[in-house]
Amino acid sequence: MPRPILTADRMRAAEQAAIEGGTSVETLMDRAGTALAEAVHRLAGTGDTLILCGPGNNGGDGYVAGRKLVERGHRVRVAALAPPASAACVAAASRWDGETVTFEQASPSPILVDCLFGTGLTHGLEATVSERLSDLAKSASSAIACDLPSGVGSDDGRCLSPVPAFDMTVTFGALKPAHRLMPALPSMGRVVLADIGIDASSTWFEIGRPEVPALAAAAHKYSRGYVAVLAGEMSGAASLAASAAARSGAGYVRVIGDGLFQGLPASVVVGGKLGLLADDGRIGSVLIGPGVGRGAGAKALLQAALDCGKPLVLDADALNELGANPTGMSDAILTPHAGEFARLFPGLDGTKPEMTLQAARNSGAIVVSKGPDTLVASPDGRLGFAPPAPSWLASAGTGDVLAGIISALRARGMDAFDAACAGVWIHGRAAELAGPLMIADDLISELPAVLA
Ligand SMILES: NC(=O)C1=CN([C@@H]2O[C@H](COP(=O)(O)OP(=O)(O)OC[C@H]3O[C@@H](n4cnc5c(N)ncnc54)[C@H](O)[C@@H]3O)[C@@H](O)[C@H]2O)[C@@H](O)CC1
Ligand SMILES: [K+]
Repeated sequence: MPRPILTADRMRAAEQAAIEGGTSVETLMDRAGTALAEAVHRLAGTGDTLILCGPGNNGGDGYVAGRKLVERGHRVRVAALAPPASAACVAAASRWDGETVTFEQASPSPILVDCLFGTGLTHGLEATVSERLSDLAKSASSAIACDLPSGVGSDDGRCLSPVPAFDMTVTFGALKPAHRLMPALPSMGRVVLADIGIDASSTWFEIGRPEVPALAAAAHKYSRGYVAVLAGEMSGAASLAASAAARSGAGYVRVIGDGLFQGLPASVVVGGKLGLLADDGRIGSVLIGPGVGRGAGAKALLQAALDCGKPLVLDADALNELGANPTGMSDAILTPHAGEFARLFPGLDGTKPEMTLQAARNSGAIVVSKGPDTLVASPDGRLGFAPPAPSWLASAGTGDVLAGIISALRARGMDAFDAACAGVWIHGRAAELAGPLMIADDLISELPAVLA
C-alpha cells in the first residue's frame, strides 16, 4: 500500500473523525509518543536523550515519548520551550516526572528529539531558538524530528526558519506534503510512518514500487507495447528516449525522423512516414519532445502527434511548442521541469501540489512536474509524490530517459497516471543503482535490473 499524504487541515479532520469515533486525543497522543519512542530507540539504541518540547501537541508527543524512553532504559531530559498550553500537552506533561530544564539550559546530547512544533507551525522559529535547535541537532549522533522538523511548513515544504538535517522523522497517520517537497525534503532523513489508528486514506500518496503488468503468455511484440518516438534536430535525445523505451519492456520501438541515431539498439526500428501515427492501429503510445528542437519541423511533428488519436507523452521542446495553457489533452502525459511548467501554466499560484493539480485539471492531461520533488497529478485529483531520488539524477538526458520509460509502460497498456507514477519510481531506482557518477545512458543499463 502506498503511504498516504495529508495536508495539515485534512490531518486535523482525520484526527477529529477519530475523536468523534470514540478515540480521545490523549489516546492518539499516547500512540504517537509511544511510536516515536520506539523509532528513536530502534535507530539510536539506549543513550542519553534530550527531548525539546513545544507548548502544543507536538510537544505533548515529546512528553509521552520521554516516559516511554525512560521505560526502555534511556536517561532522558526534557527541555521545554514554553509551558504546556494545549489540553493534551498539559495532560501528557503532568505524567512526565523526569528531569526538565529550560530551553536555554538545554545542552548537547547524543540523542536529540525535536518536538517543538509540528503541523501547527504558523511562522518561523525565533532566531535564537532555530540557532539552538541547529546546534543541538548538529552535535547529536542521532537527531530525530517528531512529525516534522520544527520550522518546516507542513503543506508547502518551505523552511520558515533555518532547519537542520535530521537522521529520521517520525510521522503519524499519514505523511505530510513537506516530507516529500523541496526545500524541506533533505532535512527529513528517513521518514517513518506510525499507525495511530486514524483513517488517513487519501488520493495523495507517496509513489511506491509499481506493479508493472505481467506479460501474457500469448504476448507478441505489438501487444507488449509499440512506442513511436518522433525525432527532430537533436538525435541523441531521441536515441536515449527510444533506448529507454526498448529497455522498459516495449515490444517494438520505432523512431520516426531523419537523424543519425547513434547508439540505438539494433532492435529499434528507424524510419517511416508521419502518416503511420494515425494509420497504424498497433501503436500504443507516441513520444514527442526529446530533441525535436523549436523549428517549423517541430511544429509539424507536434501537430501530427496531436492529431493521431494515440496516447501521447509530451516532453521537452514539445511542451514549449505546445504554448501556454493547453486544454483538452486527455490521454496525454506532460512531463515539464520547473521552467517548462512555468511557461506551460503561467499564473498559477499555491503550493507545488496545488499548482500541479490545477495544471492537470486545466489541461486534462496527467502532469509530471519534475524536479528533486517530482509530483504526478491527474485531473481527477490523484497526486503521487516521488520518493526521494538521488541528486545525481540531475544531469543531461535523464529527462529523455524518463519520457522513454513512461512511453513504454503506457504502450504496454498501463493507465496514464499509473504509467507516469511507475516511470518516476523506476527512474529514481535506476539512478540509485547507477551511482553518483552516472550519466543518463547508465540509467538505461540499470532498467532490466529494476524491472526484473
Ligand atoms: N493530528 C493528529 O492526528 C495528531 C497530532 N499529533 C501531534 O500534534 C501536532 C500538532 O499539534 P498542534 O496543533 O498543537 O500544533 P504544534 O504543536 O505544532 O504547535 C503548537 C502551537 O504553537 C503555536 N506556534 C506555531 N508556530 C509557532 C512559532 N514559530 N513559535 C511559537 N509558537 C508557534 C501555534 O499556536 C500552534 O498551535 C502534530 O504535529 C503531531 O505531532 C499527535 O499528538 C497525535 C495525533
Ligand atoms: K517537530
